[in-house]
Amino acid sequence: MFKQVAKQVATQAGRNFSTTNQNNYKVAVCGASGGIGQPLSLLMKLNPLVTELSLFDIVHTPGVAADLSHIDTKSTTNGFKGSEELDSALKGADVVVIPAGVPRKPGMTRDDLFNVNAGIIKDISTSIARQCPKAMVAIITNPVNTCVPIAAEILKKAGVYDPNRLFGVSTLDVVRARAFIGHALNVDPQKVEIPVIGGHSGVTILPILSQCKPKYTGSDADIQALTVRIQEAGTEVVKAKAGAGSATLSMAYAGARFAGSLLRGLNGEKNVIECSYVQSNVTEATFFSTPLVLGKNGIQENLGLPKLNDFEKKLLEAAIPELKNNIKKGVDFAKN
Ligand SMILES: NC(=O)c1ccc[n+]([C@@H]2O[C@H](COP(=O)([O-])OP(=O)(O)OC[C@H]3O[C@@H](n4cnc5c(N)ncnc54)[C@H](O)[C@@H]3O)[C@@H](O)[C@H]2O)c1
Ligand SMILES: O=C(O)C[C@H](O)C(=O)O
Repeated sequence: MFKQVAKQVATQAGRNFSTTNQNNYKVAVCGASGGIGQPLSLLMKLNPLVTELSLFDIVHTPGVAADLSHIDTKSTTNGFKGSEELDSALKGADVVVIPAGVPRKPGMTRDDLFNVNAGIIKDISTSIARQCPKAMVAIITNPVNTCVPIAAEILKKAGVYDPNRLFGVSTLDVVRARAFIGHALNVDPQKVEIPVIGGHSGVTILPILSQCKPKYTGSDADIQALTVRIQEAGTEVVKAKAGAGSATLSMAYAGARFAGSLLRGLNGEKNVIECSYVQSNVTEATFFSTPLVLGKNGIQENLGLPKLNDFEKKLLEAAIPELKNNIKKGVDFAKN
């Protein structure tokens, strides 16, 4: 499986280069020893655009780094352990991917993770401001809807905030939608295109099935059921893992795809498009995921809301109040 993914990552990385590509980037993974962090770091080690892989965690990174460093790809791999090594891990990074923090157990909401994870995001963002203020920052840590506004406020306080370079990773929602639709329609999921917009929790996850290519042909009841399945897919995994955490392998795949797209944009590739949760004026929510064109400076263009049908307009209405609360919680935390 990894061979296939490596081939895909390599193919993605190899196409449509502009003549000014740099082709050598430092990627830092914060939370690199975790359930997501380890396979994500493996996939980044396989990405040919990466020349320096920096692995940070509060435990185990020397071992994870030693292990990965024996893989015969060009990047160097270094492990950094404990808060006193965070600055060194981040120094000069081009892309920082953050899966640091606690995951859900059955019965918990993503918002229940706030008390622990908000402080982790605050500390990492503070170090980013010092060590790599121009980096593309991709936050996987939940609650994503709240953690991204926290990071924005911390970067603002440090005077280095660039809204085009801060991203909440909602790629797993797109990956899941493609998987479920591909299998339902009996087409290759890799050929399915579907925008999933909004945020990354429950009713804030908005799969826009009316814009699916190929056309999603289910009945109204099928559309309703598929929408709820995509919105609740994280909980499906949490329940199946029965106390052993949440999605890790599919998230590592999704995180590597998103970080790979950031690198492709940085490297001058054209038409790199991903949905991601970013500062936005597309709706009343000040952070919102829509399809984005990624380039050398992060967001090159926000493609805005896709066309919505009446069902999807109702979903959007239900999402906005929840998103606004999630965002306010993050802003208040960072300000106080
Ligand atoms: N955005 C998404 O779609 C998505 C998908 C899955 C999981 N997640 C979230 O990702 C996070 C990580 O999930 P996981 O399954 O990998 O958890 P995990 O417990 O397996 O790993 C988390 C890692 O973070 C490390 N960590 C804790 N505090 C840290 C700190 N201050 N600095 C650096 N590292 C620190 C831990 O030591 C651990 O290695 C959770 O918050 C989870 O909810 C998000
Ligand atoms: O559901 C979770 O808690 C983890 C993640 O957000 C997911 O969607 O799998």
